[in-house]
Amino acid sequence: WREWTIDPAEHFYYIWLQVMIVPIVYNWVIIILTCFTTIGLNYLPVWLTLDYVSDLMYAADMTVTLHTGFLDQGILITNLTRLRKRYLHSKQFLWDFVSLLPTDFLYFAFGIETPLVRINRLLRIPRLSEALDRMETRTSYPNTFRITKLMIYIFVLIHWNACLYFALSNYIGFGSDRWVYPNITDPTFASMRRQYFYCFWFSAQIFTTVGDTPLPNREEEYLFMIADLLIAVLVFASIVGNVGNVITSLRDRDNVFFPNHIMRENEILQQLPLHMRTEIAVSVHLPTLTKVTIFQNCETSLLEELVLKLTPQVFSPGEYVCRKGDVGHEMYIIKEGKLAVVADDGVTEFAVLGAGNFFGEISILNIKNKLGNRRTANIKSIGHSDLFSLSKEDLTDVLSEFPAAKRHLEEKGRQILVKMGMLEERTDVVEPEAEKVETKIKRLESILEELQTKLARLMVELESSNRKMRARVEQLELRVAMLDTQLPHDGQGGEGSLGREEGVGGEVDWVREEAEGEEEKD
Ligand SMILES: Nc1ncnc2c1ncn2[C@@H]1O[C@@H]2COP(=O)(O)O[C@H]2[C@H]1O
Repeated sequence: WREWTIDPAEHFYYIWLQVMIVPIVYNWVIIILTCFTTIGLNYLPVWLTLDYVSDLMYAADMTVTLHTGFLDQGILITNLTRLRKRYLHSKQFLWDFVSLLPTDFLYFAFGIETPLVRINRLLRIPRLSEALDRMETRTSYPNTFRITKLMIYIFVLIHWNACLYFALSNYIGFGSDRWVYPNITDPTFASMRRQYFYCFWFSAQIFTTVGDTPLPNREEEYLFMIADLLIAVLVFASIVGNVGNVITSLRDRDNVFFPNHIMRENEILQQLPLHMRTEIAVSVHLPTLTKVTIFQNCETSLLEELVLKLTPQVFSPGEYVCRKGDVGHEMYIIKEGKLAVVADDGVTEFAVLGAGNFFGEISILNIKNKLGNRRTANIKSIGHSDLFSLSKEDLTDVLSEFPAAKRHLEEKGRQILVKMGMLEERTDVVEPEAEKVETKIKRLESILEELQTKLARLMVELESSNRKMRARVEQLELRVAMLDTQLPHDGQGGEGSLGREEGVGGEVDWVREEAEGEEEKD
């Protein structure tokens, strides 16, 4: 069992914390209760037994803490030497150690009726708050839990005050004035229950600022009342504050323990105006982006554009971010945590990537490799890791504005591919491309030449037909003028002969002109 370690996320640890609430609260309530000497002495064997059981639990708790793992960069550390070193050098160890010092030996000096010698047991309070915090995050009724916790705190405070009031009354003398506890020899006030209830009532009256307590007479009584009233103001303020918080969180109940807070974060961000969204995204994510080598020299405006496109993602220990052979749709930037490039057996690690590194670019950048657009490796989260993903479309958009980043990404991708022997020979890839472009240009050039020749011909034809048309129109005008001069006086014969002549002459001309045109064309 020496090698035994505990994962703080496992159920056992949670249960142990709940168990530890009992001895800690026991000490907080009982040590001071013994100011009521009759209660202390009448049940002495019970208190002593419970005291030493609680001490045993305190010691066991130190062992549990010593064996509890912790997260370092998202990875659970279970190496006992490291755990021991960390615990022994922590403040928690100091508190735990002092709280378990065997101050009981002071009983020999002060007598068994002074349990205040065990006051150091109260120093285990940080463990109590850890347990309560855990409970608060697990409970389905967080608001009820918070109110109950507040009531318990107030109860313990009133209890302490009641005990101190009784002790002060004892010191001043029971029944010596109206303020102190009445004379305990009076049978009405003699019973243990009456003693406790009276003092508790008295104390509760002060703390709830009801103010119905008898007026103090002596200076000690005044001091006690002043101190109590000052504390009462704080208690009152904390009740108002806490209840106010609970009411506010009841109003936004959805937001209290929303399981998928990342999606929620994005949803909330979407509601904000673009400028504000950018500001928030920049202040939250920019420190991560500036750690990424490819974006280190980019202008802030471009980074601002980029942060809006990042989607946060969280991975648990052992979870695969991508597997070899999957089609790649996004690349990732590591915000926190460690991830390993692993072989198919899931164990052999080729490389470990940490905060500020990126991966997943090869399959989405069209770097020619034997797997095409498929993932070239398995990426596994070693501990808990926080990543940003950037979709292929967004990356393409961004890279069109970051040519340097694009070159860097491609270069890194090629280096990895060369290392893995998966790069398709660059010359094979580049040359046919260049060849293709050249033949295309040549073809386009010859087409252009042909088109130019055709255009020149058409221009020539257009000009010649223009010329012919003009000549024909002139000819016709000449004939019309000649005919006008020879026009016979009887309109009929003239009309008929004109029609025939013109018709025949026209046809003859037309045929000749067409022939001429063809000659020219040839
Ligand atoms: N040997 C390696 N070292 C670092 N990163 C790697 C290594 N092999 C693969 N990768 C990254 O793992 C990613 C897996 O998906 P991609 O092929 O898209 O892009 C790959 C690279 O970014």
